[in-house]
Amino acid sequence: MAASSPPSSLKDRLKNAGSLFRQLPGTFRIFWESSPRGAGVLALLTLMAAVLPASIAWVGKLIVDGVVAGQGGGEAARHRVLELVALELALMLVSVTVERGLALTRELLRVSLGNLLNERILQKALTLELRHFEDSDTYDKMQNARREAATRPLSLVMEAFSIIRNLVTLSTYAVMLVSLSPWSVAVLVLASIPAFIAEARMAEEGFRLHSWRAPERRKLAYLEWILTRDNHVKEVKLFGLGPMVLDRYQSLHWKFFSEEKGLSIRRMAWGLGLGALALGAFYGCYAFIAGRATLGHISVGDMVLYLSLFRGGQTAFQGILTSLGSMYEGALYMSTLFAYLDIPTGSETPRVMPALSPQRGPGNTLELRNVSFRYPGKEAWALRGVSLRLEPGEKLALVGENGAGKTTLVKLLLRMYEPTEGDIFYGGVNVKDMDPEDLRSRFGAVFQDFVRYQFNVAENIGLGHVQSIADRERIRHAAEQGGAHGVIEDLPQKYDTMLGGWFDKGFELSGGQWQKLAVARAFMREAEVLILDEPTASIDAESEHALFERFQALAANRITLVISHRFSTVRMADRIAVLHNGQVEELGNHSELMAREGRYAHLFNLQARGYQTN
Ligand SMILES: Nc1ncnc2c1ncn2[C@@H]1O[C@H](COP(=O)(O)OP(=O)(O)OP(=O)(O)O)[C@@H](O)[C@H]1O
Repeated sequence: MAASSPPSSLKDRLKNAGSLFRQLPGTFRIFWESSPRGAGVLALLTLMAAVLPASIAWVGKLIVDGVVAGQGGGEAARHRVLELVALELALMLVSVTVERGLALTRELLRVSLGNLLNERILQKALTLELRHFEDSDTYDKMQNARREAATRPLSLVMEAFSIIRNLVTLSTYAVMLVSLSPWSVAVLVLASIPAFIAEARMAEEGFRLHSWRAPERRKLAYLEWILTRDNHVKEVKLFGLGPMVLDRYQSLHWKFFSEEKGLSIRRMAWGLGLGALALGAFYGCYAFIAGRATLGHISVGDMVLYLSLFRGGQTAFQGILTSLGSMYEGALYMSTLFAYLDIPTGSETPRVMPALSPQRGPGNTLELRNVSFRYPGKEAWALRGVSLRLEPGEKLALVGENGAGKTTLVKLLLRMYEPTEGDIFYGGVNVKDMDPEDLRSRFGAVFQDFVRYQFNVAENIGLGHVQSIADRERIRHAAEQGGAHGVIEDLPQKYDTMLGGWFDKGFELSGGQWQKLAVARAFMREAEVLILDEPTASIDAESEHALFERFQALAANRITLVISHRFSTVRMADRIAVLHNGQVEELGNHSELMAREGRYAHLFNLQARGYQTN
């Protein structure tokens, strides 16, 4: 939720109120879709709950009038009063049942609405592109939408129902009150206006406090995360970060507390003042009505009725005000949710229909033509004028210092981002004319930050080709190709060993062992292009050598793109591209580049010298 500046003018306030009502149709549509029957039951019960109080009050009046009129009047009068008492009991029973029914319906709807929304949020997440995840604003929208999906939308709907209920109740009261004392209706309304304004102001202030705080709340959650995550604990202990992080956490907490305290105190003061006003109004009318009853202008039953209506009216009015405040927050949440669900996607859709699809199998070339790229909202170019052509079966190594643009190039190849300028061709087809799923199905990749799935070994590998996740033969074959089979054979339940520490009985692997599984995963599919973004970073030297020998043999007819900082690996490639500041500075095989005595030769010699002196 973006922090907004405080609405200064009445116009701004009205605009804000307008945005509240704009969220209602969409919210009610989703609510209806989540459970049409539940919504119908809720509407019916709400209506019943709305008219019951007036009926009960009316019967109460009849009882009192019956008692007063019937005093000393014999059996018949007693019977009539007893019948009325029985009627009130019946109405009370209905009322209690309706209230219970409402609570139950609310609970069931909470679950169905929460499930539906979470599903929509996740479905939307599937259509989002990497750029959305790497954009903090969009990411915030998603996290905010997720966080309160189970509570906010329902509370918005419930508050709307509660307002309708209180309005109906109030109208029934008003009809009865008007016949008793028309001006008391005016008093009731007038005495509530200041409360209405104050409540709206407080709700708005409360919300602004929350929305301003969104970034700080995130910071708070992050600090909490540092202190409680397994993969942080080593550094936290080593650097003794605990007290410092805790200190920041506490100071943020205190800041929140003091702001909230201010708001709560103001709310209390207003509440006290307005409560006194409401009480004054009530007793003013009480005095007047009691006077009239004493003078015999109205019956005692009328007086009782009047008092319960006036008091009930005040409560209903208060209920409406409170509901409006909560609705305001709910509506603001919904506006975030709708903004998230409306994030435009589909920039990956192929430009032509039907999408073009180069022939399957090895034999396609991969070409970048004058590709430049900068990240959304960034000034600097991450890649500038890159032209590269990889022939079928070619092994290309990408080298360059940190931030040179190597990983960015991979992201473009996989169509996680579109080039800002230039084009990428696969098998002679511009990748913009291909279905992204078709394109990606031709790539196998091991990323620098590959995922350690908290699943069993077989699944960890099988995920590389989800259609074959149960195909043990294929999984075993991929494990052998990726050099993971040996590791797996030593595990307690071999391919069925549960991995990771998140769930019961998970077996923790070493970094290198995890990486071998990631490599095996890449071998699950018959990839035409293999991308290895620093695949050997945590693999030991012997395994690395074996892995690359296997690559030479297994990936003979596939294009392979290796990103590595290890020149012992890099030199095995057919060609090496040296990236510098997003540009290809040198291109050639190992001996050509060594002969050039440029950046590659310099970096190679630097590393080689390091090994020799060691
Ligand atoms: N998501 C992003 N948003 C904005 N800028 C980014 C993003 N990812 C990378 N960059 C910037 O793009 C440039 C290239 O980054 P890239 O990750 O491609 O480098 P790299 O060569 O893979 O580096 P390394 O060897 O450290 O992995 C860097 O200047 C980096 O700051």
